[in-house]
Amino acid sequence: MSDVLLETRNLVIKFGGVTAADNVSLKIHAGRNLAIIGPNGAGKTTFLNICTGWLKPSNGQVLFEGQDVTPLPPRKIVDRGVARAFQIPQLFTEHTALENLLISVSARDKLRNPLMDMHRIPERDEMLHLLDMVGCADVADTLVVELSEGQRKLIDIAVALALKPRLLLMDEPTSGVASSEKHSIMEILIGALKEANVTSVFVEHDMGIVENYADEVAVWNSGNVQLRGSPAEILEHPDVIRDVIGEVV
Ligand SMILES: Nc1ncnc2c1ncn2[C@@H]1O[C@H](COP(=O)(O)OP(=O)(O)OP(=O)(O)O)[C@@H](O)[C@H]1O
Repeated sequence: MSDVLLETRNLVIKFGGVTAADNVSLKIHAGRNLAIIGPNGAGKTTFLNICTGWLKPSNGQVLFEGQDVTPLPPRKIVDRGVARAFQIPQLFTEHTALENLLISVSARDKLRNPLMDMHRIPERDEMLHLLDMVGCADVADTLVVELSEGQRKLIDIAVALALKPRLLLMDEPTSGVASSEKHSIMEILIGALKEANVTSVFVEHDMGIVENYADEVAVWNSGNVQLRGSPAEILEHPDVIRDVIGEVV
């Protein structure tokens, strides 16, 4: 059986004179965490937006587990098993961490009024387990507004995992987090994904994170994949040092 989870074929999208996706064909393999790096404006976020249905390409296809999901709305793509986490966590800040997960699971299970009687929701134990997986069990009943940025990032990941995805696409999972905390957050995050058997793709500007947590790296440039390889190969490549690393140091 093929281990290709998601495949794009010849994706094209233009914004006025800018070609943000220029014939992008890429295979994402199950069980391997893929980092996407590249200079500002290279089209990394555009790629995530197309794969999750937020942008529709003018040409090309997105196949998830062999099925064409290109025309589907984002909600239906989530139902198929593709979740997304954003640079800024998309949480209900006036609700607790646990409530945020319950809201997510209620959307998954199409419950009508998740906040009316949360203690009866059978998935409550599952949600507490997810919070435990991301090291946030102790703040289950804390309002999100009172949490640190790092905790919010982890809860955002737990919210995505509550949707039971097989693939999670993340835009800069550690941005906005203090440098001293970045590695511990990635450590927890990658551990949780492994436990939940979820493959990840993450856009990242921090090469230390890429080196330590990616199994593979794809380098974006001018709307397309310029190079792909192991972190060691890619981070030592002269084009990457010139075009990407030179830009972020
Ligand atoms: N909705 C849009 N409307 C117009 N132009 C857009 C839109 N989205 C992206 N672009 C343009 O497409 C190009 C690629 O943008 P994108 O955000 O995908 O790049 P990126 O590689 O994620 O950049 P960064 O690292 O700065 O986040 C940029 O020139 C951007 O200005």
